[in-house]
Amino acid sequence: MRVDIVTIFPEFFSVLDLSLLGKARQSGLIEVTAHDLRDATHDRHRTVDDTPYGGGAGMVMKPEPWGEAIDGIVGDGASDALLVVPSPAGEPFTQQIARELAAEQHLVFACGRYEGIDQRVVDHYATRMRVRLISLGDYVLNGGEVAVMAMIEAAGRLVPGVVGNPESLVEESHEDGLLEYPSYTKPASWRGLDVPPVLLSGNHGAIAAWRHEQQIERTRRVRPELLGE
Ligand SMILES: Nc1cc(-c2ccc3ccn(Cc4ccc(CN5CCCC5)cc4)c3c2)n[nH]1
Repeated sequence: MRVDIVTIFPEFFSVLDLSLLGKARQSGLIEVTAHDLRDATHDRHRTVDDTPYGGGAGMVMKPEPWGEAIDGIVGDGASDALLVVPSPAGEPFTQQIARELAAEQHLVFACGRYEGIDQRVVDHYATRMRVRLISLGDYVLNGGEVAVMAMIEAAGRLVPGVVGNPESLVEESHEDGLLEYPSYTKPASWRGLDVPPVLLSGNHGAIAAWRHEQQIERTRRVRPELLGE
């Protein structure tokens, strides 16, 4: 999988070299490149923003640098890459979308700042490639970088070979539409709190049943809407 990120804070993504994805990058499974949007400007101040037409607070990101930066990545015709634009107005990011992103060969992330990116950038690239506006959640961040980091981590860990034990990807929250069951490890008793006895029973059928019951109970308590309730 090839991942390109366009941002005015490319150094923000150097942390990816350290984390889980660092191994994936070294092994060539995931190739991540962060591009500085200002490299696609040509004025002395490397300007990427301007005042909004129609008035309003803040600044909007100019379309020209984005056009030059994204064309520099996908060329100037149609592209099979998927352009992902984090936005408060996007579709909510979910594990299902993480799975869809993980199946892509080439992801291009456009990290906006200020009050967002001129709408014509999305409108233009929608004529040449698939474009998805994705929201990390119902709150406003200062830009797209944190959202892109989360999406890269959530999708990257689903790329075959990135996570050592693929088993661990199956039994996690949201994989089966339910929240995860509680986990325990040694010691069997800690500060007067004991591990549920079923987990020490060695009865794998009973353990699986107990875990599923815990998932249902927790989901009903914390996220009833996931049960359609
Ligand atoms: N899930 C999630 C994603 C984001 C996100 C993603 C990209 C950008 C780029 C800039 N911003 C800051 C920002 C500030 C104010 C407004 C609201 N203004 C009202 C009128 C015009 C716009 C929008 C956006 C982002 C925020 N936030 N939350």
